[in-house]
Amino acid sequence: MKVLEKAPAKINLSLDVLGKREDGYHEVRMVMATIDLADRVECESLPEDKIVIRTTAPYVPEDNRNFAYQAAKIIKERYSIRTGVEISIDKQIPVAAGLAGGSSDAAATIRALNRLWKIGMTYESMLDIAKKVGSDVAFCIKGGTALATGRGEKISPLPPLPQCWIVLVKPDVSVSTAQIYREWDDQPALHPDVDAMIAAIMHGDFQAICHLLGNTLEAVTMKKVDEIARIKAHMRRIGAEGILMSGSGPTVFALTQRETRMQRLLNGMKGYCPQVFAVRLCRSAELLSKYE
Ligand SMILES: C[C@](O)(CO)[C@H](O)COP(=O)(O)OP(=O)(O)OC[C@H]1O[C@@H](n2ccc(N)nc2=O)[C@H](O)[C@@H]1O
Ligand SMILES: Nc1ncnc2c1ncn2[C@@H]1O[C@H](COP(=O)(O)OP(=O)(O)OP(=O)(O)O)[C@@H](O)[C@H]1O
Repeated sequence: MKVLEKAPAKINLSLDVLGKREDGYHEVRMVMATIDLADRVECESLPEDKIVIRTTAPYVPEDNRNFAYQAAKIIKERYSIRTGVEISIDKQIPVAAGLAGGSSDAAATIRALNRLWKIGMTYESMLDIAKKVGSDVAFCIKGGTALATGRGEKISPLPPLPQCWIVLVKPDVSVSTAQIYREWDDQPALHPDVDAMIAAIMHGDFQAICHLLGNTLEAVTMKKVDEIARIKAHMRRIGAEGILMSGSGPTVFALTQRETRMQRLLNGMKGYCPQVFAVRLCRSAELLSKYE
């Protein structure tokens, strides 16, 4: 038997870090949204008791370092599953890009194995497994728009954003999330107004959402990756309502509600950077409707 799940990427509309915790992680407050740029995760039963990972991307590990493997292992142990699974990941989300590709694959694996092995997990049980794999995995279980707090694993849903286009530009470099958080500790930080962003989302005020976009990690990554400032400036020249780096970067996104502007951004940025995408938002119910 085979089960297929979509694993969509996220962007951070507002990302604040409140400080470093005793466990080494950072306390965050961030508003996240799921976008329609997605990997596809297929789980197929194996009679033997093993977990096999296959991916289409050259630099993604196919062993126990893969977040999908880690999620499957926890589920097998917790629910005493004695058969195996082959997990095939069709990667469309750029890797190490600030878009939570690996985290979303892990979340999709949790949803898929719940169906494949007919476990009947609650949303809370899924969250409990998710946070053992990584901080962003919990948000990716349901997706949509949400406030994430703690180290990112405490999720409070928010209303959907007004529909818009998201143009993503991924510079040809990768950054380490751990290193960006470490360097954040050593430099003065700007703090975006997360509460004002939440209010703008509550009011469905697209212009205010664009105006309030902010990410305290952006300045840290910009110091290491010169291209981010160049991409932002170029996008600003072409025209976008709001522009920001996602997560720990280096992907930059621009929001616009106008299709002509989206086309202009897409065409203008394509000659500038190898990886450019224009996508829509993705609603949470599309991911977890089977459990609600
Ligand atoms: C930057 C974001 O992508 C924003 O959504 C997330 O905060 C990162 O989430 P993630 O990639 O799932 O992070 P994890 O895999 O849990 O942690 C990777 C590393 O990032 C650092 N880390 C992560 C999350 C957090 N709240 N504080 C941290 O300091 C830790 O050094 C950790 O070892
Ligand atoms: N299924 C997976 N897909 C992609 N990378 C994975 C996967 N499993 C493990 N990894 C490892 O995780 C690292 C980070 O990949 P990922 O694409 O999730 O980063 P990211 O988009 O920056 O994540 P985040 O926004 O959550 O910080 C990769 O370099 C890779 O070694």
